[in-house]
Amino acid sequence: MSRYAHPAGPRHADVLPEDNPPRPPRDLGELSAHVWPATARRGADGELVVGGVGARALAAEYGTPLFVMDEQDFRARARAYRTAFSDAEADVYYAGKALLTKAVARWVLEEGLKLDVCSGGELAVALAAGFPPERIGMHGNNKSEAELERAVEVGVGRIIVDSFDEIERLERIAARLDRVPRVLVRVTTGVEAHTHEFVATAHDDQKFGLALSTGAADEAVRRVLAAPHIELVGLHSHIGSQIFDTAGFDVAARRVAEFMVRVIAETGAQLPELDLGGGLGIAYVPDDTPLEPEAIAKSLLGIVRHECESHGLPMPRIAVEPGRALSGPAGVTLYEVGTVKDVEGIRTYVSVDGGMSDNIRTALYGAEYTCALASRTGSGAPMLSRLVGKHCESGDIIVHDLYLPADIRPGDLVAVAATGAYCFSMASNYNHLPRPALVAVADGAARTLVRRETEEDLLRLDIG
Ligand SMILES: Cc1ncc(COP(=O)(O)O)c(C=O)c1O
Ligand SMILES: N[C@@H](CCCC[NH3+])C(=O)O
Repeated sequence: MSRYAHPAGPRHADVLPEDNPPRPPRDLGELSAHVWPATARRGADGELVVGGVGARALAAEYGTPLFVMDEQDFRARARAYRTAFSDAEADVYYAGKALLTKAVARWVLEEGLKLDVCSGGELAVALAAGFPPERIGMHGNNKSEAELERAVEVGVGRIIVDSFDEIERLERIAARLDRVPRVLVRVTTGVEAHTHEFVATAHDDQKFGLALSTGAADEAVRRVLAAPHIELVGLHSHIGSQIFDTAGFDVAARRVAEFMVRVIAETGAQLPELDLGGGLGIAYVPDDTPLEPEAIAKSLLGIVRHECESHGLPMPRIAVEPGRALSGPAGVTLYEVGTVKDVEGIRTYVSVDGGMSDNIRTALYGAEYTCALASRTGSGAPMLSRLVGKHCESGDIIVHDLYLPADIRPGDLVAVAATGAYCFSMASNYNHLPRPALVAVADGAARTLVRRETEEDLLRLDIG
């Protein structure tokens, strides 16, 4: 299961098949519907086709590794979230950290969502795409003077403040610019989310937010209320990422709603907005069972409604911030196989032309992925394999344990599913590998969203 079953981080390469044997699949060519993008299918000759475009044509035209986004799938997921929260005064902010390009920002806008950015760079992409600043929320635990200044100048809809230093900095900037930005205070609810420790964000001992338990959240609210150039409009809570059960979300929603009720009672402040963050898990492997947007909407809205009704308060405007849940399942990465090395009695190492520079998640979190032969279906018995990259690092593993057809060979294309979130956005140039292109596919056509980097691009930055 991809629920970060290995909390100590990356699994070690000494886990032999007999220690941890995965189940051989029934059919190596099968594309499990909830792991692959909605339009993925096998073409007549067995090739993987996404958005009506075949893997071989994509590789021939754009090269590999290649990030491929199924536009229809992304848009459908965005609409599903919009619809699930549509019977309440609610906003869905797409978390751009998962994947943000100008085209993606426009899809988000066209589907009626708002946008969460967490750096000056993400804000710049959104603005370049023509995303209306008032529909943007700005996050970050260490927003710089320049980032805050830009956010205030362009008039982002809300800034989520994350520290006392930031409150002081923002007040100073807003006073200088003679503006009054709207802010939410990010509250740490003390919830221990059931996910990898690197992506849990609501326990007290970490860098995000202001803790309820220590009184820091109360103090932050007092300071914002006392600052003449900042308008407090609400509270924010985010418990972590890749979460599958509603329990953690429910507890956090209850705690932050109770806090909201208390703040209103004690200070008389109006808190018209309550943002419950993102973090909804997706299926990386067939056994994963993600929550449906309706289930999460029903549960969260029910909790806040109950809390408000029992204190005679109006329902605040609710916001959620899914990132991975929209872009993750819509993306696949195409690679070309370069070498196939059988380590006798252990497993076969299949090396591809990318690796940890385009997908760091396996090394960083012990994440699991589903991979399939993409240029054809292959034949022969399922062969226990490990999909690895080309970096100078033995932890450069993309999929730890998988079965590939025994006749896999150099020149074949393989596809890794559910790579639309936190792969392109976390890509690096390790070993001076240029980062792959990102293309969108829809209705039988592909178009470049971000072009492939070249060695010249890398050399242009090296001006020593
Ligand atoms: C504040 C905030 N909102 C939203 C998200 C998006 O999370 P996810 O992509 O897991 O939905 C994150 C990342 O964890 C976050 O830190
Ligand atoms: N980048 C992480 C999650 C962090 C989300 C942002 N706070 C992942 O790939 O799972």
